[in-house]
Amino acid sequence: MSLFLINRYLGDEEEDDSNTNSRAKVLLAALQKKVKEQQSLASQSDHQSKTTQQTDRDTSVKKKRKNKVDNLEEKGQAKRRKDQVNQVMSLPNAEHSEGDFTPKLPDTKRKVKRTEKEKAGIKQTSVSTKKTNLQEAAENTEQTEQNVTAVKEIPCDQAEQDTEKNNLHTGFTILGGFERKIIQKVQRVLPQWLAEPDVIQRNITSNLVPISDVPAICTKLQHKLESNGIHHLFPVQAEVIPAILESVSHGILMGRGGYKPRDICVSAPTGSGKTLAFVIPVVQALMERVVCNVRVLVVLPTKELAQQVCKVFSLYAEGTGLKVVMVAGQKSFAAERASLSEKRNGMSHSLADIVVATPGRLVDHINKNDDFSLEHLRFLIIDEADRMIDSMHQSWLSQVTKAVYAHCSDSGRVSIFKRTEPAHITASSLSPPQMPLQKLLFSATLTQNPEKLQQLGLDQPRLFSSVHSLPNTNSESQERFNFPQGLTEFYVPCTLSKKPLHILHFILRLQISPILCFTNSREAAHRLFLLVQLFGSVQAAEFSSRLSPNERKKTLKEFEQGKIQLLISTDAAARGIDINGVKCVVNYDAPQYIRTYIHRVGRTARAGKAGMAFTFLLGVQEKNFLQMVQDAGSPGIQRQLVQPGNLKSMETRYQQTLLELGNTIKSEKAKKRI
Ligand SMILES: Nc1ncnc2c1ncn2[C@@H]1O[C@H](COP(=O)(O)OP(=O)(O)OP(=O)(O)O)[C@@H](O)[C@H]1O
Repeated sequence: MSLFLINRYLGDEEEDDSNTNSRAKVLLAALQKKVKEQQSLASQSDHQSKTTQQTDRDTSVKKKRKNKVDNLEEKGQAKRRKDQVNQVMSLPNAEHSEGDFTPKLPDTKRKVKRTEKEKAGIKQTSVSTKKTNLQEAAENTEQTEQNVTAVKEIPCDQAEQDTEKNNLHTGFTILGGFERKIIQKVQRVLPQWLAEPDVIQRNITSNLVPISDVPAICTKLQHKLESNGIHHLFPVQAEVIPAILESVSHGILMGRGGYKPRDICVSAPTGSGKTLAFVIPVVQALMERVVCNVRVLVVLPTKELAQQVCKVFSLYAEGTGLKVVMVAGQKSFAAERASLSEKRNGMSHSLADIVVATPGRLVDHINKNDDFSLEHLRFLIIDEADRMIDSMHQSWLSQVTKAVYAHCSDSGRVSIFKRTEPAHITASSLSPPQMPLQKLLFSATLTQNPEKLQQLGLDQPRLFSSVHSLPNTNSESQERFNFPQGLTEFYVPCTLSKKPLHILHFILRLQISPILCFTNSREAAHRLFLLVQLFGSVQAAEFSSRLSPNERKKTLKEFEQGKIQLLISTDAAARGIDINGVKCVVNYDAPQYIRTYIHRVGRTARAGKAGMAFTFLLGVQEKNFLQMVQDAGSPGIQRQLVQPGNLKSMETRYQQTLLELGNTIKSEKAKKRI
């Protein structure tokens, strides 16, 4: 009946246009209703007989409709019908906005549609091909809606059931299925020792521990600490020192209960006092040794860092008889060799208990110095551990391990120092006394990536950390770190050409000094240094691999003494370097990696003091950089705008300096060619 009405409406084309739209709406609504009714009827029919009746009804409807259409075509009304459909399709009302009238459905949608129909057991194909355009549009609307819903809602199980049904119908297995499967996100699950660390308090000043509250430290070292102005231990020291001392409470030859002591990893903010956390217990553990042998090996990434740690060891080993030697390439190989051992009565004797080394020189001594033995090594300390894992391609660790267990296979030797590489504990592995090798790892940005840590071959490790791992983090970029409590972070939006002016403004106008300023390359550091020098009025120096180790040492000393206002450095000074009195760090070039940022800004705000860090950002860098810092757990980075007017008075001199700089660089290049 309703279909008859449709044709009457379509025929009344003489009527004015204003009624056409409303009629079309009514018509569309009626059609949608009809289609819905038909579909719900069809889906409810369980018996074949009902389906047949339905098909018959459909066929008769189809015939009627075809006749009407033919009549209309004869009357030359097809064009007007098309127009009407177009009008309906372009109507901006709610009914139409719900659906997509696109006549060609995407493949997936069409397939799901077919599956739905097959499920309902209705053969509608022939009906749909003979409908009028309007009917098609209406039905498409309805079915597209249903299909979209089906695609959205069809759960994994449902889709699988459908596929199985299809397989039963056809007898074929459909390969490469089109069903949408909900893929579970892979969650990172940390090993327990990483997920549940021993917590170190982050706030230094409010968590100071009196030395007398840590009885594990011997009186001799307590006095030494106090004579060096240290009356309280920082949180990391109060936690880690007793833990290391406990592992040697039965002597250095054996762990507690005869077991190998657990390896220890420490992740605590920059400037939180990690150096003393390993220096004190290690010195105490070796104090009573009788024979001098290399028992402690500290590996660090740079010469300057090795020098610094060597100095602290020497300070606390003084008066104990322990000998500290550095092998970091500061001296010639021969000189280092002579400082490591000597020949007496044709026998080689170690002159070092504690060796502080950089990986390159260390490997040289392992391979080329026959008198250098690590067979008695008890502690392997890896400072800046995450950086050292990155340098693992140098295979320094495997060389160390090989040297430590050099006589494992030497079955003829029965010795209390005989040791085997850590493996599964068995009754036989426990029976001979073993001199253990304990690894101690330290970093402000220790990785939580178990795969990376695995390269270090840790044995039953224990983690001390001021950072709690976040649940549901599954990528390295989402790792969070702790920033020093006294640090205030700023970023300064600026353009490339105005960057040098900004740094001059900081020193000359804002009177901020001393400044430790970082660039991303040694060329950039040199150019900026030349420019500031040519501009005048600022005491500046550069610090990079352009300088010899002795020049670098001298520069650092002068900077610490306050003779240099601006030290322009590459990342050579970014890690571990402890320079007293650095109030401000400037990232002249924004660092690319979060770890670099944390170590750079960590040169200030050390030992619970206050400090500022400024990062110069170009417009294109702002978004990504701020996101990176925020993701890493920064408490907040503030925007610091330098008004162009503040730079104006320096502009003329700056332009002149730029010209001079060009000439200077040219003459430097010419000299190099000669
Ligand atoms: N208990 C303490 N009391 C006072 N000062 C201390 C104490 N412990 C360490 N310091 C001082 O704090 C400063 C930072 O110590 P240290 O260099 O060991 O930090 P760190 O954690 O190794 O830093 P980074 O991660 O940057 O290497 C040093 O100048 C050190 O002398």
